[in-house]
Amino acid sequence: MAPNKLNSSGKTSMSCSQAENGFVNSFSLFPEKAVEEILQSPIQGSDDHLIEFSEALRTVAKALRQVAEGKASAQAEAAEWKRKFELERDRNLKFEHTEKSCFEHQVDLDDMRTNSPAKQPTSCNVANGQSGKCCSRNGICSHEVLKDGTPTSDSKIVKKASFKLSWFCKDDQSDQYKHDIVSFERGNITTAQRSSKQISLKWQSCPQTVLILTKPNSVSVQILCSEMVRWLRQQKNLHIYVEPRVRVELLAESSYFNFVETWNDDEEVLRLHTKVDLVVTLGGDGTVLWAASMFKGPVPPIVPFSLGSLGFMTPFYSEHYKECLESILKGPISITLRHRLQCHVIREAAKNEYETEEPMLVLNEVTIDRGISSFLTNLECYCDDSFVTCVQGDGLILSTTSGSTAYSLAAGGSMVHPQVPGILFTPICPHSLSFRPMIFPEHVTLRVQVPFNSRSPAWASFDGKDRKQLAPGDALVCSMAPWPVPTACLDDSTNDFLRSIHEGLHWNLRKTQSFDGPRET
Ligand SMILES: NC(=O)c1ccc[n+]([C@@H]2O[C@H](COP(=O)([O-])OP(=O)(O)OC[C@H]3O[C@@H](n4cnc5c(N)ncnc54)[C@H](O)[C@@H]3O)[C@@H](O)[C@H]2O)c1
Ligand SMILES: Nc1ncnc2c1ncn2[C@@H]1O[C@H](COP(=O)(O)OP(=O)(O)OP(=O)(O)O)[C@@H](O)[C@H]1O
Repeated sequence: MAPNKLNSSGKTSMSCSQAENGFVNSFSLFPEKAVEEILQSPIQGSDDHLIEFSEALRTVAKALRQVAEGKASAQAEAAEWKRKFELERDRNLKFEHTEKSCFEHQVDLDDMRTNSPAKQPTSCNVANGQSGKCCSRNGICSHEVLKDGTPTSDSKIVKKASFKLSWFCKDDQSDQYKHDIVSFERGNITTAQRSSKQISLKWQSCPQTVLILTKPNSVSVQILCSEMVRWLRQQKNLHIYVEPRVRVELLAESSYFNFVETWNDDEEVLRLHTKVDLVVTLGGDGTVLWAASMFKGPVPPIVPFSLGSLGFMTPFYSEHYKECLESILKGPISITLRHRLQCHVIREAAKNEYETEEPMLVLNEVTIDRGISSFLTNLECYCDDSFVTCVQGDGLILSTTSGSTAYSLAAGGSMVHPQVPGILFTPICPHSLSFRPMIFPEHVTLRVQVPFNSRSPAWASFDGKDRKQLAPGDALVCSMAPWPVPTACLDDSTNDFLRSIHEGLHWNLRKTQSFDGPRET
C-alpha cells in the first residue's frame, strides 16, 4: 500500500500531512482530552501547590500522549508488515506455479535431447542428461539463467551454447570462486577478501547463433553489417539473426543472404534469449540500450562495436571486428554485468499494488520530469516506505551505475564504476540549494509518487524513450532487476570504464604544471 494510501486510511499519527519536505507533525494525537482541557484553562492563583499540581498533570499528559503515539505507530507498522506478508505470500504462490510449469517444460526438453543425441552439445553436463548438476558452486552456469533448446518454428532444436561465469583476478590464474569473507572470530569483523573482481565467461560449448543489431539509417553500419554477416557465415558457420528491417536491406543487396533469420512478431522476440548465444551491436550507446530493451528477461552476452560519436558502453573497434569476434567466440571473455532497474507504474485507479502495467527495464535510467508543463514538479520519494524527500524542481533521475555517465552526470550526479551495484538518486534542477545527489544500495525499493495536490502531471521516460504520464496519485516503483546486461569488455571492466571517461569526456584533462617555478624549501 502506498504510504499516502496508508495516510488516507487515516487511523494513525502517520497520516499527518508531510508539510515542508516531510517533517511529520506528530502533535495531532491528544489521548487525554480531559487532562488537556484542565491545562487549557490558565492558572489563576499563585499558589505553589497549584503550580506543582499543574506541572505534574502536564507530565502525565505528555506521557499519555507518547504512549498513544507509540501504540498507533506500532499498529500501523503491524498492519504494514501483515500487508507485506500477504503480498509476498501471493507472489511466492504465483512464482512457485510458474517455476513448476517451467520445470516441467525443461524436463520435456531434456527428454527431447536424450532422444536425439546428435543434437546435444558434447561438453555440457546438462545436455548429457545431468540436468541440474552442471552448475557447480564456483560460478554461474548459463543453463540456470537461459533456458535452451526451445524448438524453432520449423520444429528444429536450436542448440544454445553453454557457458560458465566466474570471478577472475589477474594475479590468480586458478578458476576459483572468491567469497566475501566476514570473520566473526574473537568478535572481530573483517572482510578478508573481496569477491567483486573481474567476471570471466568461459564457453563450455561453441556459440552457434549470433544476433546482430544495427543503428538504423547509417550507410557505414549497413556496409559493416553485410560484411560481418558474410564472414560469420563463411568462416564460422554460424546461424545469424537480424531485425526484419535489416533482413530486407540485406536481401535488397543480394539473395545470398537468404539464410539470415529474423522474427515475425513480439512473441518471437520474447523467446530470442533462448536461441541466441551472442548479441553484436553496431552503433553507439543508443544501440546497446536498444539491444537491452529487446530482452525483458535474461540477456545473452553483448559485444558492442563502436559506430557512434561517443561510446561509453561500446569498447570494440569496428575496424578490427574479425580479430575481436575470433577471440570472443573462442573465449574466455571479460564481462561487465551491467545492472538494470525494473520500474512499475502504479496507477491511482489500480485496485492493488500488483495491478500494474508491464514492468519496464532500464539500463541507463528512469527519469520523472515535468514534461512540457511549465510548473515545478512535486514528487514525493520513499525508500522502502521511509520518506526520503519531496523533489521540487524539474524532476528526478533514478539511474543505474552504467547510466551514471549519461543524463545523471549532466544533472550533477557522480560517475560510478558500472560494476558497483547501486541506484543513483539525482535531482534535475532542484529549487533548493542543499539537494545533493545520493546513491542508494542495491536492495532498496524506491517509490516516486505524484501528490494528489500536484499542480500538473509528471512524465516518466525509460532510457530516454517510452514517455508515460503520471497523474496525481500515480506512482513509479523502482528496484534492481534480476536480469543484468552482460557486455563483453575489450580489456576489463575497470580499464574499459576509465578509457570511456578519458576519451569520451576528457575527464580531468589539464595541462601538467611545469617544474619550472617556485618550490617549497
Ligand atoms: N542532458 C543529457 O545529458 C541527456 C538528456 C536526455 C537524455 N540523455 C541520455 O540519453 C540516453 C538515451 O541515449 P540515446 O543514444 O538513445 O539517445 P540520443 O541519441 O539522444 O543520445 C544521447 C547521448 O547520450 C549518450 N549516452 C547514452 N548512454 C550513455 C551512457 N551510459 N554513458 C554515457 N553516455 C551515454 C549517447 O552516447 C549519446 O551521445 C538516455 O538514457 C539519457 O541518459 C542525456
Ligand atoms: N536497432 C535499432 N532500432 C531502432 N532504433 C535504434 C536501433 N539502434 C539504435 N536505435 C536508436 O537510434 C538512436 C541512435 O543510436 P546510437 O546512439 O547508437 O547512435 P549515435 O546517435 O550515432 O551514437 P552517439 O549517440 O554515440 O552519437 C538511439 O536513439 C537508439 O535508440
